[in-house]
Amino acid sequence: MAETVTSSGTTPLLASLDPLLRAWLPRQRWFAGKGRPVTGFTPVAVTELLPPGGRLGLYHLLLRVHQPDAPGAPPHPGDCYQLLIGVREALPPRLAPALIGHVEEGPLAGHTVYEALHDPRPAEVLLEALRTRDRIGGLCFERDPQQEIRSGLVARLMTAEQSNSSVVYGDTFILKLLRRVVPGVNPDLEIPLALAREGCARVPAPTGWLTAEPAAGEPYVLAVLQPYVSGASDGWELALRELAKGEDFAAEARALGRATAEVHTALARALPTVTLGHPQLELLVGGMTERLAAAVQAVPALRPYERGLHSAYEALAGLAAEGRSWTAQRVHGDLHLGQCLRSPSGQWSLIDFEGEPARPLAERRMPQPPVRDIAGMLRSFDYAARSATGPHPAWAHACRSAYCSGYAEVAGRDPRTDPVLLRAYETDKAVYEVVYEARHRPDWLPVPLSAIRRLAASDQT
Ligand SMILES: Nc1ncnc2c1ncn2[C@@H]1O[C@H](COP(=O)(O)OP(=O)(O)O)[C@@H](O)[C@H]1O
Ligand SMILES: O=P(O)(O)O[C@H]1O[C@H](CO)[C@@H](O[C@H]2O[C@H](CO)[C@@H](O)[C@H](O)[C@H]2O)[C@H](O)[C@H]1O
Repeated sequence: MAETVTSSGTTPLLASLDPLLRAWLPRQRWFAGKGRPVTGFTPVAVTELLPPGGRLGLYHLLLRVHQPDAPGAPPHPGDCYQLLIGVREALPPRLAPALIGHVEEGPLAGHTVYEALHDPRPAEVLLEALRTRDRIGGLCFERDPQQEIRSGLVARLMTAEQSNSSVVYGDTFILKLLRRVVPGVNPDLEIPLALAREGCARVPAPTGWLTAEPAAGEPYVLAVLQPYVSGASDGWELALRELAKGEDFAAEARALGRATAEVHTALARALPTVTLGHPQLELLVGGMTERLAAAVQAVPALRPYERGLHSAYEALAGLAAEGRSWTAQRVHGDLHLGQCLRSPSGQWSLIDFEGEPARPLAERRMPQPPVRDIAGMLRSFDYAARSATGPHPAWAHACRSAYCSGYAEVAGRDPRTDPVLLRAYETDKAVYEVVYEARHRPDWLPVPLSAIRRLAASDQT
């Protein structure tokens, strides 16, 4: 395989793709800079995986995308995105949805470029490189030496709405390509690797991974290959299905509580834990308070509840001032029903340890009270109960209670014995959800807003 790698300046290739990418990128589900025009690109790395002379060319691009700063936001150099660009003389009709455009000039003049992950052959090039632990330019394809990858598995792109892009290989593996990437250790690889070392079977163990090593600075984690849980349903689909049938979900909620506790217990053994005393709790409360203030600015519908919500954080600050402390450890960071997979045999696995993608990597990797994940799941039962066939408060209550009981059976402590911490985290999550829904799915805004009303009304002051 030939290669061309650059770390700065532009290239003739990129100059010719520039106008096409400016139009195509903002339309992608995973593009985080929507609402602001794309004004240009700087290549971080451009790697030729297949030369364009043959029937199919393939480029791997890491591009810094320039956009005007959001109003009031500090100056930002632009996010870095991972793209896989296919090059053909003409696109077969089956690949029409993947079209990026026709190149007018430069080294690819007269060719058609497209999103290569839609095409099995380029996706299979990635799997083959992982299998053989290839090095191409600055790209390092790695495989766990203990695990085999069979050659010849057929690739298909997942069509689910995602923050990243995933390709399934013959129902055996799933490769998640991270789209917006930052240098440094990525929890989506770090945590599953740590859990695999602990022998925790609740998280699929990484089989392979792709990193980029730029000429200077820390490597980027670009993709993770895992065993595919064939025939699995996610917890969100299952919960909605049971709700539609008028069925109870408490037994599954309890099993999910047990699975969460198993993962937390293994993580506490695998990675460092810390004690959160007064200064750390003050910082934690400060962060929650800032997020609430920013959310009220962004979504004025929150304003009537600000005072009541704030009391949840004041109560936590009060306990900190009295000398209460909590243990913090690595957690999932964005746990909800959609991140839980149930295999056909009824085993639950947790996936997607990336954390909340909008938050900085250093923050996502910080030890936190495990209640953070528990609060995420409790919010998720509430979401399911409100977004299906109408509000089902008794269903949500039964699930929330069963989840906490299941957690306590494994972890030896019931999260409900920490009501102040739990309320603060549930409030923080509901505030996050209000902003998320206002940005991405405004029709869903009433769902977290109903929780906001409940959480604000439980003001004890
Ligand atoms: N190991 C797996 N086995 C089966 N399906 C999986 C596996 N990992 C992820 N998925 C499916 O892929 C989807 C996206 O994965 P996820 O890690 O949540 O990506 P994203 O961060 O882009 O949302 C999940 O909702 C799930 O349906
Ligand atoms: O893209 P991610 O899965 O990492 O998470 C983001 O999107 C989620 C929605 O897809 C969002 O979750 C919220 O909606 C879910 C139902 O669709 C619900 O189960 C969750 O409890 C609720 O938070 C998540 O917050 C966001 O980070």
